[in-house]
Amino acid sequence: MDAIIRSLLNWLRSLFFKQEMELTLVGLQNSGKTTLVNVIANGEFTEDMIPTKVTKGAVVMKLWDLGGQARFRAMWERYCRGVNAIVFVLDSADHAKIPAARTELHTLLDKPQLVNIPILVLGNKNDLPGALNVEGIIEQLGLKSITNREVSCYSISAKNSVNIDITLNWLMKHATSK
Ligand SMILES: Nc1nc2c(ncn2[C@@H]2O[C@H](COP(=O)(O)OP(=O)(O)OP(=O)(O)O)[C@@H](O)[C@H]2O)c(=O)[nH]1
Ligand SMILES: [Mg+2]
Repeated sequence: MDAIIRSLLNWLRSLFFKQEMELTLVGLQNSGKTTLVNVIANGEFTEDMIPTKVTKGAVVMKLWDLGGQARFRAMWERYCRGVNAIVFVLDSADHAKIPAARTELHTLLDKPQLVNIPILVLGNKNDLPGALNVEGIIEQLGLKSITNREVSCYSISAKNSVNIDITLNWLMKHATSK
């Protein structure tokens, strides 16, 4: 990666971790949640348990798989409650799993306690051939039908650090204002 882009990203990271905020990062298995957190935290993070809670600076990130561990379903509401934002990670190249992702996303957002919490949908793995673009993701996940909160959608590659800058900017705009 270009040195200027790399230092810009590092600067954004340093700003980001000063924000007082709590995030929930969810998505189906294999969507790229762990890779994304690593690229956001510049590799300085280790996962030790599921669900995972990662703290760096003033930022707390909670991660878990939707569709995976059914026993955690009952915890979602409590886990997500009061967070500044929900980040939904999608493998935008795995077409077979899109319907499941759509169902899990809408089930999550139907929880009354999570109403009004802004959501950022990240179509990850945009480096892979056939990955859906933003319009495709909006369409296939039915994002236009979500009317009870702010919804944003970016196409990213956690692997190649593509659009991590706009992701960090979005997150910082949703930090707790001091
Ligand atoms: N091509 C490509 N592969 C990616 C990208 N992000 C993650 N991956 C790969 O996708 C696989 C799953 O990534 P993880 O970060 O482990 O996904 P996860 O959502 O944490 O998965 P679980 O914890 O198993 O639910 C790994 O092989 C990653 O290397 C990306 O942007 N592009
Ligand atoms: Mg993981």
